[in-house]
Amino acid sequence: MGRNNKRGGRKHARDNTFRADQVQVTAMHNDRLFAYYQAQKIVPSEEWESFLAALRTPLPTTFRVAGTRQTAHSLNETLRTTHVPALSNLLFDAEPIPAPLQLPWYPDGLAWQFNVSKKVLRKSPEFKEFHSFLVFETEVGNVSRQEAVSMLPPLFLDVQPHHRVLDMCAAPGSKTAQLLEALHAQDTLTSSSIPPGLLIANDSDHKRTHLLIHQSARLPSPALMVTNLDASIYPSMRVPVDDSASSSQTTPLLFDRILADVPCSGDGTLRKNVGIWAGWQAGEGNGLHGLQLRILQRAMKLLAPGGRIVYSTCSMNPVENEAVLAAALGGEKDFHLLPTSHLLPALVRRPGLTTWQASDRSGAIYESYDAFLAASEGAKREQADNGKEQGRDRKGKEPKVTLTRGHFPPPPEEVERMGLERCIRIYPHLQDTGGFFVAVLERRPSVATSATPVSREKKREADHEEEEEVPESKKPRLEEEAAERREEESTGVMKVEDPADVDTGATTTTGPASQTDTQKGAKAKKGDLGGSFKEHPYTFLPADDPTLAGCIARLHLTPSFPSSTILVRNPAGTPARALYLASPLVRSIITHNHYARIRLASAGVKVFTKQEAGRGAEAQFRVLGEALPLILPYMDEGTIVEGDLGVLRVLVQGVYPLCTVFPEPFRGLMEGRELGSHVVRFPQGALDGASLSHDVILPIWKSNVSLTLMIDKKAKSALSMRVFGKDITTPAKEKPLVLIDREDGDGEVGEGTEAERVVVSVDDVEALADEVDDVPVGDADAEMVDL
Ligand SMILES: C[S@@+](CC[C@H](N)C(=O)[O-])C[C@H]1O[C@@H](n2cnc3c(N)ncnc32)[C@H](O)[C@@H]1O
Repeated sequence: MGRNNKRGGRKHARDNTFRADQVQVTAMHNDRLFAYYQAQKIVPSEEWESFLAALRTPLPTTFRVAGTRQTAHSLNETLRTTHVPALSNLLFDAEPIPAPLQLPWYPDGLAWQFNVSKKVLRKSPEFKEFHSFLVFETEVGNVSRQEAVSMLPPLFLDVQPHHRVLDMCAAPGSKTAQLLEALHAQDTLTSSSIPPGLLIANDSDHKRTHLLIHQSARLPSPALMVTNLDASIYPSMRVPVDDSASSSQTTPLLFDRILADVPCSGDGTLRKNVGIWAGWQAGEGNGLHGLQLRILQRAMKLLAPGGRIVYSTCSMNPVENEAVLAAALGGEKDFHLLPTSHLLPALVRRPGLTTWQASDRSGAIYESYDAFLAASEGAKREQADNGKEQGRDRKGKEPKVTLTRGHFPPPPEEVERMGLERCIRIYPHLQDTGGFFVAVLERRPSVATSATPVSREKKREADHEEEEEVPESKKPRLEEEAAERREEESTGVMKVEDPADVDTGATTTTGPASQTDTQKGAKAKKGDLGGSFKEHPYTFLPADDPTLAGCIARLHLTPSFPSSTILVRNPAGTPARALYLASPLVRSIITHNHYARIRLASAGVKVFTKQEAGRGAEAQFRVLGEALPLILPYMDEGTIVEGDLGVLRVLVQGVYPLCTVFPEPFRGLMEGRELGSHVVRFPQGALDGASLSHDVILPIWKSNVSLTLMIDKKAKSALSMRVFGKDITTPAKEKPLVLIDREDGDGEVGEGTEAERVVVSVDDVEALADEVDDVPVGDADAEMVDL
């Protein structure tokens, strides 16, 4: 990916963004769009003008206070008591500026709306402090810039820490972040739990997958896996029956919660993506209907009994919404649409459509499939009468049928049985948001009875195991995968079940999935993978690995530290530069499913990294700041050094402050400590205008002469704003560097390089974000990294 392209992408994205403020109202007009949606009666005729007026108005800025629960609440308090009063009664260009408002429907008042354009927010001095607050807190993952409607699907999914969750179309990852927060809801202020559940975030676009990895690194989770697969043919994975990685009895991995936030035409984002106005045509939604349906049907096969799927789009088109649900639910007795009117009661919504029409490429609108067929026949006859070959185009080919029965509503009794009105439609004029669609599907809990010889449950598991009917375009990749599997089986390196052998979906015995096997399997596959999948293997270290033992001893970690789930990522499978922590369930999945077959792009949180130690000292592994909350529950109290706000001020202000400038007793305490990595606790309190609302624990590095705070520049600035009320850090000479996983400038991993996060410039991340902005996927949060 060339740099020039990135720049081109940025320019394009910027143009679109700023046109939203400047475009003429007359340009926001499209007769086809108006005719189509008026025919659908998506809003009552008396609301049409206010609906249009809202579509033509720029979107307000919205954001969500994220992070763990207690951090979120103290940050929300700062917003309410410090920033909102400071932003009240302000004028811009002599116009009053409304203060930020809490979104009334979002739980605990954690989401906010601010009716100020990005330009004003960035340029006006009154907003400087608030803008810096938002930028820094966003960088460290405490604030998420997200469109209001995009926050809905994760709320309706209702994820609990024990759930196994699949986010099928996840990039760039704003909803993934929300799902991760829900999975970690039991984290405390200073320490992170390792949830029993799991989140697999997937996207079929390789570049967007890497953006997803970068975004989700803001809430480091050992329970997160990122895969790069086509969701409509998402493979079946296996897990041990008794949840232990060493068990040889496996069963298909079924999910308790699945989010299918599918690619769509995106006309619900017209307020933001004004480019959609000119090019809108019903054909785009018609074309996406098939893929959307296949993704939803795959989700239904991967769902556990009693589980829940949320299907969502940022499109208002019934062909992409109710028609997909109707086609998926047709003849399906195990699934039903969940009534949702009692959930988020303050959300203003409209019911799903129970009748709709579809339009062909010419713009003609048909009430039913039969009407469409009749019109097509008429057109063919007319062609024949005019001497053209019947039903063939200029090249003599059969014309493609543009509409299918599935694009139209099913018979009224079916519509009633499905309860399509239970879907949720959000329109821009209802509460000043984008347009959106959400449906919540539930799979009935299984009721296997001894009287049933082959229970429905087993039948579904068998279905789950079947390879999907594969579209032509996907076949080459699957053939490569099949070849990979054959090779694994012939070498005996790692036995992966052949779905054809699994006729009941009952438990299957795979080869002994020992750690050594996994390592051998990974090495055997190196350089032998088809397609563009070039990730390094995931190798779990033995508990007595000397490097791991050294990290454990240095921090005096308790025996309960999960050392069996520490992995490394390089071709040799040795602890070269970084150690990653995965959850036990993630370990089980990696051990029982070849990482290349599931195109596993990321798993595990980097917890220890090698640090060169200057003159005369040996390099050693240090704990990473962002991983500290994960390590803390296993740390011996005596290892933690006590600091105070005076010490914190010196650490935040300086880059390499000398040991001699620190106040006592901290200075004396540190003199007694060896060189290298240490962890300091700063207790809640106030001093000289600075205050800490809760304890903070941070990593530092002791060299021969100085002590350095080991957190990145933006995290340091965010901390400074929170504690000292302003950014007292030493300004960097250049743009700050950030960490991104597993990609160098070319999107390739060099031979022999350590598979870990690498440092790239902010420009690179912005350019990556912009490049993916250009992909037409109906993404409500395409600009989420850009405040
Ligand atoms: C609406 S966007 C998802 C937005 C995302 N859920 C979020 O909240 O940030 C749709 C995504 O689907 C991805 N996609 C398109 N076709 C796909 C497929 N067949 N399988 C999986 N992902 C797909 C696109 O790359 C895009 O990132």
